[in-house]
Amino acid sequence: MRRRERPDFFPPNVCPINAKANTFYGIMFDAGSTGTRIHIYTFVQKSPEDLPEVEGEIFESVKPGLSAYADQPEKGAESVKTLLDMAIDAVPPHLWKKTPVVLKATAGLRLLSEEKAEALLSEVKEVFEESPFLVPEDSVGIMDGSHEGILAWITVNFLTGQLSGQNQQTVGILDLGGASTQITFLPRFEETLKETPGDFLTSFEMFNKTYKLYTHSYLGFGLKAARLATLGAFNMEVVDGQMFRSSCLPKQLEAEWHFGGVKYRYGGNKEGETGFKPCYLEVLKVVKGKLHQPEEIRGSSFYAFSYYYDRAADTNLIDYERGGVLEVRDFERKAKEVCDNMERYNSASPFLCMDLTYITVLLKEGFGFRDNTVLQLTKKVNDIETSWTLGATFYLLQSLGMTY
Ligand SMILES: Nc1nc2c(ncn2[C@@H]2O[C@H](COP(=O)(O)OP(=O)(O)O)[C@@H](O)[C@H]2O)c(=O)[nH]1
Ligand SMILES: [Ca+2]
Repeated sequence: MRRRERPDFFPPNVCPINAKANTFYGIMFDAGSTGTRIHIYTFVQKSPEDLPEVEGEIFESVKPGLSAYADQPEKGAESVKTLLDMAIDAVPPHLWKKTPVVLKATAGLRLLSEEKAEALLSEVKEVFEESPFLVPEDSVGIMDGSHEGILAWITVNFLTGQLSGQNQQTVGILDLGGASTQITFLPRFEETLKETPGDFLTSFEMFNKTYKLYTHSYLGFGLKAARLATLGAFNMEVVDGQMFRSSCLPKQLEAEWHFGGVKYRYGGNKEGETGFKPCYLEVLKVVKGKLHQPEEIRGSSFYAFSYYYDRAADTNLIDYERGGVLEVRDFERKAKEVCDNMERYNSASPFLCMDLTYITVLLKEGFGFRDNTVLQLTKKVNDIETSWTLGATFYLLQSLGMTY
């Protein structure tokens, strides 16, 4: 088993001398389609009746994601090990054995063949086994898409204080990843439960309460997968040198792009149309009729993060650090501005027009939100990342009997 000398530096909130008897840790890896991230949480349980408190989070990430190592599983596992070494420094040595470590992969690995995904996961498992941490059964695996949404919902509603006390006013969440996207909310109307397909509803127990949530993960509807779908390249056997063109890209552009271990050549409509209108119609083909539209959400507001946040921040719709509040129509306005002036936005990503148009179409025509539906763009609440990983860590601690 790998042992390290007692490290000589600890961030103040995790210094072993300060670690109280009721302090514990949890390590959760998010193996996303575009990157792998480690979240090292410090919890304090002040009394058995209260929910645990999150005292701190250490967060670090590496790119690309595990799926980019589809043909080099050892190298993929190596990227996980680099991050895990941080946890050795962050968790006091006497708690290593009691600190669980788990990795959950999302859409990137869901899209790989089972054989390639398994090879990656088994290399990661070996890295975990060689570490001094607690390695529970099923510590490495692909997460169910419905859990991704539920656990992110738990995170956001926990951090905003909606899971404790009586008057719970929970908020719905929208997560836009690279390869998949999730929508999750707690239905308030009987009508919603009646008209929703059964597999969109899941009962989930957390902190001694059962929540019946509406949740769905749309595989292939993440921002990067949607780029490929718009280009007509998603799930295609790419012939060498094949060129994919779109009216959402700058006219003269010709370039290469790697995603999920595959190389794509793409470019603008040299002779044809470009701009918001043709782009909107192109993207609409990818989205139209593919998503369930619950009536109830039209009038409610949602928390949105991941690429919703990134693209809003990239275009100054929100502050990069503080986030902000937007309406759906703000994304549309910005998409028009960027798509109809592509030469002006040349220095930003060539996909900016396509990405903003996709977000607009997904919200309006996919989920059926109104132009004035309010979105709360949030990266962190109380300095903790709004990611499914915190919900997943609570779930893990609960299943290990470390919290109730
Ligand atoms: N707020 C927040 N966003 C994250 C975190 N990790 C990844 N993201 C965002 O997630 C997006 C990438 O999605 P990814 O997880 O790679 O793809 P997925 O596998 O389809 O979910 C980007 O917008 C990232 O900024 C996190 O810990 N906190
Ligand atoms: Ca994700």
